[in-house]
Amino acid sequence: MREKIIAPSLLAADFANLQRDIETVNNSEAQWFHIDIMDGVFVPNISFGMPVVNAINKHAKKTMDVHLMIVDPDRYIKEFAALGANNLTIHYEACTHLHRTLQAIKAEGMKAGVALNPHTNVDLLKDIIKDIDIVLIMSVNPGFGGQSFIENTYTKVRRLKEMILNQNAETLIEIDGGVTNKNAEKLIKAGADILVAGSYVFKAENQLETIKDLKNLANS
Ligand SMILES: O=C(CO)[C@H](O)[C@H](O)COP(=O)(O)O
Repeated sequence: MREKIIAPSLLAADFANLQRDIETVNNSEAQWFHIDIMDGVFVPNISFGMPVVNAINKHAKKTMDVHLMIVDPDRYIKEFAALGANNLTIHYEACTHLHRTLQAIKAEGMKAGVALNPHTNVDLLKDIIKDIDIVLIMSVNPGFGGQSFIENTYTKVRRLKEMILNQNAETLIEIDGGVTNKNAEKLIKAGADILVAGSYVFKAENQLETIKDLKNLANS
């Protein structure tokens, strides 16, 4: 079985000590850094922009998994590639020509991800699933860390996994929002491959142990 991935979300890091928190992830058993970009338009919050991603790139020694919660993401594909993004995930709800956007991301050498808001039906991806490297299912409403996990997520993950298997696609399923040790195993059983965890990791007293335990749960 493919190893399940833990992706700590830097949104919950201490920005005054960002390098320290990046080193924690470097030294942990997590495989990816999850990096949330919010524009205050697609979501009602602004996180951080290019200079911060550039700074992260200087210290991060693992895959940079960038999640764009912005309108018209095509404008910034080349820029995020130049800033070191390995995966670039855009929102289904923010794209008029999803297929074209995915091609543009891949043309820059990045894995192409599509994120779905909690209200967006996974079946909408049926005709394009083979072109998607990662589907990110939002298990909270995008925009803020520290929210409660939406229980309907399990049903969405199961339906998406079924679609992927039916079409022999290679697509990975990523879950973002409210992930903790309470829901990790059930999410993996439903079909998840990647767990993003922000508050659960960075608000923990022992971050290295918390990441290790989450990874063990995901791979048990
Ligand atoms: O995309 C996000 C918010 O839009 C965050 O990555 C997500 O909420 C993770 O944070 P937490 O684990 O604290 O819920």
